[in-house]
Amino acid sequence: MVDIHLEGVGHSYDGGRSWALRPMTRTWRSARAYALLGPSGCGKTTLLNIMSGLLRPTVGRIYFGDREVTTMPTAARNIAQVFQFPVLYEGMSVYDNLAFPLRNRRYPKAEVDRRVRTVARLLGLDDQLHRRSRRLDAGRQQIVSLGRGLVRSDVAAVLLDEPLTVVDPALKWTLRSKLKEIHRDTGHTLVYVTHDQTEALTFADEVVVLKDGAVVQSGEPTELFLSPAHEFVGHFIGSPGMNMIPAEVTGGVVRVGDTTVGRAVGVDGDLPAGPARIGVRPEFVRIPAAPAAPGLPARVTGVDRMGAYHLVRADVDGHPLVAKVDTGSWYAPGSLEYFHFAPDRAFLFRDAVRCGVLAAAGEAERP
Ligand SMILES: Nc1ncnc2c1ncn2[C@@H]1O[C@H](COP(=O)(O)OP(=O)(O)OP(=O)(O)O)[C@@H](O)[C@H]1O
Repeated sequence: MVDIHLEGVGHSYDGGRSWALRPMTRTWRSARAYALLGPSGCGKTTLLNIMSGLLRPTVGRIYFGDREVTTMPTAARNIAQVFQFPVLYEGMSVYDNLAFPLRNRRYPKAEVDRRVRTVARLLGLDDQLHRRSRRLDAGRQQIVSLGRGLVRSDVAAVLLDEPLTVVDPALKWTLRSKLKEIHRDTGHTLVYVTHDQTEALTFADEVVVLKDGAVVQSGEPTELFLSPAHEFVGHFIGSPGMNMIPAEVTGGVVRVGDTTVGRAVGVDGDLPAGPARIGVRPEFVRIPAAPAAPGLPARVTGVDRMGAYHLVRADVDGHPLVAKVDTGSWYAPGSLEYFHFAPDRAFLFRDAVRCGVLAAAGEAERP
């Protein structure tokens, strides 16, 4: 297994008029499980196809370890691929399909048998091994395709493009954890394309979030949740997404309308005066019963009872604010409540990029 390094890699499908993938430099570390997450059209498949060799990038170079592979075809890159839809020899048994990549590489017979049975057991295919693949439903066929992608231990990387799309939703949960188990067992470098945040967050060591052909943030799932570096990450990850409230920074003090909500601590020191947006996840918005400090006044517009929690919806000068609260709480639509943000969990954004943190206001700065 080797690191995969992209040096200034970008792609344009229209002769350079626009970038489907903006030039990027990035290393995908050996034995790590990555999820490439983003909405439809953001460039996920383009990036994956460049790594696999199905697509030659318009600019840049690709290295597998020290070896430059930019112009090498897929077959020369020693990778395994799993696509959205099953790619199988339908006339072969499940066993032979799983064994195919190993026999092709001349693995010893006993090793072929051991690996096929291990992967089959992990994917719940043990009792299907002697069935013809064409007799399986589409979901099971896709699981066999997944098995074929994971069966070899000596690949440079396994690249998966939305592999669970045709699989039954109930089975997806099981497969995601199986995939994690297989990853732990084999230590493959995995790059897993998905537009589904749950899929990405439950499976990956590191999630790479792509928007309009560029990476806006990459990190461990908890980091993306707790510390979004871009407004898009705040919206795209989390349910519901992060609240965004327009504010004004003056002399280091942050105000929403006439209310002082805290101090601005800039990423690079003091934050210059001017407009900013406060981003805070509903999980970090509190509505104290008897607030010690005044808080941000907002009118409750509705309460969604979600079973395990309630979502309190409110309005701040025409902007929505949502708080995720315990089921025991009770708020009446139309009432005025005072909202607080958990310390260090509310961030300031300018041009969609995080520029600071909202810190608690000192006593002297409160109105
Ligand atoms: N063969 C092609 N020719 C021209 N434009 C293309 C081609 N393939 C993709 N594109 C464009 O490049 C951009 C990125 O597409 P890509 O398929 O990589 O995105 P994606 O994130 O994988 O989307 P999806 O989840 O819908 O597959 C899109 O604007 C798409 O329309």
